[in-house]
Amino acid sequence: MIETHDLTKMYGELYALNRLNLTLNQGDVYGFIGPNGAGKTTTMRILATLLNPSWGEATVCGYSIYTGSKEIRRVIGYMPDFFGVYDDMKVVEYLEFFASAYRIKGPARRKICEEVLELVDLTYKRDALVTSLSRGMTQRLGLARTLLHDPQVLLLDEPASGLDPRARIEMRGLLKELRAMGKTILVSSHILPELADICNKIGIIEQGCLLVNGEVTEVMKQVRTDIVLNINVEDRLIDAANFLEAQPEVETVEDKNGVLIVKLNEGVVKYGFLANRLLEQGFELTLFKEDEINLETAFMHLTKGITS
Ligand SMILES: Nc1ncnc2c1ncn2[C@@H]1O[C@H](COP(=O)(O)OP(=O)(O)OP(=O)(O)O)[C@@H](O)[C@H]1O
Repeated sequence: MIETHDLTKMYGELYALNRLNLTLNQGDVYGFIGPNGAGKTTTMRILATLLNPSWGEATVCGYSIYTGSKEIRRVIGYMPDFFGVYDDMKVVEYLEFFASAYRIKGPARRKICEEVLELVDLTYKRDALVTSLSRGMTQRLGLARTLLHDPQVLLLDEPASGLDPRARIEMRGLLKELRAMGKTILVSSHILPELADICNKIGIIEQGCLLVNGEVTEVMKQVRTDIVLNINVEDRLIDAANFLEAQPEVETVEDKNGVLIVKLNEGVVKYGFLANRLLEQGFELTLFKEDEINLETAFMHLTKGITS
């Protein structure tokens, strides 16, 4: 669906993108992760045929970015990191305006606009002015706009940026829905844990170079030094701590304000079995989750936090 070979973009002496090789197959949800200035937007803009590379090749659905820009634009939905909305336009009018740009006419246009509004959960705002929407709603409207012509491939540039935690969760839910619809999605973010559970592939880019690329589980193994879990149980916290400490896969257990911080041995990458063992022992789990800060720290370490 998307293939790039040695894709490179230079601005003067600066490599905004340096020999990027990516492959996305049909139905892949690829998390494109990197700090500010890493080259994510540059990649998306090249794939959307809005920017020419300095050299290298890229194809989308088999069409070359050099010779097939018309065809590519028909099969992709591109959501830029920043996009404008028009003043004095209602939500539904905004979508109808873009639907007509895609030459969708008559009752079909009305129908598709209502359908995408429903999908992004904005039906109740259909008659509101676009300028009155919150940041989260505006992002969802932007996503709705990219879906009007039912594209097979979505290029989503930081769809969750600037959103509050609740809106981020809603955006993730929406991406999961699109994944279930079989869309092939390239989605960027500068936060690794945010995308880890909705993508099947991940690439980490910095200063135009792809540092890590592959299946999520493989990438997670590479970026993670060790796994730390946050566990809590109803009553019997000390018993649970003792039980966990006795498990061969566990390195340390620490009680931090009533939450057990459980560090696993190096090389242990799966941990669901610990929850099963606790349940088997009759413990009632109230919290069982991986420490995301740990993952974030590992990511920062990997990318060194450099921005170009
Ligand atoms: N038109 C331009 N002229 C010169 N340099 C540019 C231009 N566009 C981008 N760059 C540079 O190319 C590099 C990659 O930028 P890009 O916007 O692709 O990064 P990004 O990963 O999308 O970052 P962000 O998360 O901040 O959007 C940066 O160093 C940026 O300053």
